[in-house]
Amino acid sequence: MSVLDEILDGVRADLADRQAAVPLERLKEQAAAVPVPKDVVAALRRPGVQVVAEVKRSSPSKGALAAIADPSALARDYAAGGACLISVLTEQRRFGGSLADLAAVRAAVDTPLLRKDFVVTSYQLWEALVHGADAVLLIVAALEQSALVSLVERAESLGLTPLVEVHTEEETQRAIEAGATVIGVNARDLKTLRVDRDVFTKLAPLIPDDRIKIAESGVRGPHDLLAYAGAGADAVLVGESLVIGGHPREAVADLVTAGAHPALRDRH
Ligand SMILES: O=P(O)(O)OC[C@@H](O)[C@@H](O)c1c[nH]c2ccccc12
Repeated sequence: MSVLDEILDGVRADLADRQAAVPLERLKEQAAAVPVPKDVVAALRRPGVQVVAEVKRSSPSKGALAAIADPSALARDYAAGGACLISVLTEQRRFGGSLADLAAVRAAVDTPLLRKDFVVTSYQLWEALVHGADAVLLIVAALEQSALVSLVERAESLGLTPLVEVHTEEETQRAIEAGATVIGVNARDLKTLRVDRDVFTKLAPLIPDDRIKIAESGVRGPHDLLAYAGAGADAVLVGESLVIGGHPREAVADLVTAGAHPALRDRH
């Protein structure tokens, strides 16, 4: 069984517990009281290469990365550093995240938020909405095409921006066909956990220029942002190097400065 399949098994088990505790009807009632999600596409289309900063405690590949006792303090640092979108991992078993982290970050910053999880059913979209997300990750490798299409449509109908993640040519085609406006190319293969930054270089030309292209994973600093930018990235998504470095605000600001280079403006 691939790592992705193992993660999905755990996600489905945890999801069943939450669905038993909080019926969908309850979530829908709660959703009526939350503000309309922010315009994530507009945030990603600002001039320069944008930085998506991730609240990430651990990962299946590296184990524990950082304790992050206060995710809202980290998110405030990301916002102060200039992140255009903050990704909050909510998967519990392998990434150490939770919906409580998402809600805490929502209460702390005005920056748009991405719920980073393994979404397999629309129940999780309602959860994302209720806990303050503006965008949701949809991983093509985890979904049948019909499920992907209906989750993209459902997310958009709730005002959430789907970030559709791919790792192969075939998945890229599926994301485009599903109508995704925001496509993330993950350099990490979720089946083997290996990182290969050239995957972005290979797949980016297949994505039409009217879509937003995000390079995900493996950004160690401004040098990697510039390499991804050269290959056509509109934004980069960064976790590990921000949480392990000890200076998240400065680390984000350094990336934002690199992405604001005059040669990289007006690329969208
Ligand atoms: O920590 P990194 O190498 O900067 O990567 C961040 C992000 O791309 C990674 O956490 C990620 C990309 N896609 C995912 C899907 C699920 C969980 C996590 C991820």
